[in-house]
Amino acid sequence: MKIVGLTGGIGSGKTTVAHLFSELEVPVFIADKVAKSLYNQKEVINLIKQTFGEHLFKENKLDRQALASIVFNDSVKLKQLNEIIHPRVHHEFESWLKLQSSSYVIYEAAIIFEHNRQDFFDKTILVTAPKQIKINRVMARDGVTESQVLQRMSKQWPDDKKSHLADFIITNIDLEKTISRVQEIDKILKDL
Ligand SMILES: CC(C)(COP(=O)(O)OP(=O)(O)OC[C@H]1O[C@@H](n2cnc3c(N)ncnc32)[C@H](O)[C@@H]1O)[C@@H](O)C(=O)NCCC(=O)NCCS
Ligand SMILES: Nc1ncnc2c1ncn2[C@@H]1O[C@H](COP(=O)(O)OP(=O)(O)OP(=O)(O)O)[C@@H](O)[C@H]1O
Repeated sequence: MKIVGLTGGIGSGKTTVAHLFSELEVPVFIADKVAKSLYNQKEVINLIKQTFGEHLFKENKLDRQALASIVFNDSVKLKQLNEIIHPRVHHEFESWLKLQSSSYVIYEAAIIFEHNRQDFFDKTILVTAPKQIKINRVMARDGVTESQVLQRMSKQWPDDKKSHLADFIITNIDLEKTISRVQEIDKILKDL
């Protein structure tokens, strides 16, 4: 079974694209979503409390905004959080993968090239969109300010640094064109 990495910067539309693949019956693993579920595990809660402070949890529920404002303002803290979360996400992926039986699966994550993880995948897909479109999408979706989006973007590589590393690029502006491109890539991947 082939493992295809699907990535893109904040607001590029990678989750939207991941859903288009799942509509084509491709199993999709969304790393962001799995990362979120880890914050319910006792061991992770304790590690986050020890590393970033007890105040981040109210009745064992994570204040995501508070954690975001710590880690996206401080690269060392972001690295600490990544070190807690990423190996556990990977472990969940390995368990999930064993249950799949399709010709290929999609692993969707914001950070693949930044952490030099491309060799883990048989193929990679990069979703791109112009910077201002990405900013506007995230501001509209999450009700955050432009500077909050820019801060998160600064922790990710710009598209031009990632594009030459990807096997496929999806320029996600017009949704109809994105749908056609997903169908085209799916056909290629199924024939590999
Ligand atoms: C800090 C947290 C709690 C903030 O939660 P919030 O709901 O605001 O954001 P969410 O998880 O939905 O992420 C939204 C986007 O932020 C960006 N982002 C998230 N984590 C990271 C990271 N570690 N590095 C760079 N960008 C990131 C991505 O573009 C992502 O798609 C959360 O982002 C988190 O747990 N991050 C660490 C885990 C992680 O790396 N997840 C991403 C893939 S495993
Ligand atoms: N082609 C498109 N046309 C219009 N809106 C779009 C398009 N693609 C995505 N969007 C919208 O833009 C927002 C961001 O898309 P999505 O959540 O898929 O991006 P993402 O790359 O997964 O973002 P994040 O890194 O923040 O998780 C969503 O509200 C989505 O509905």
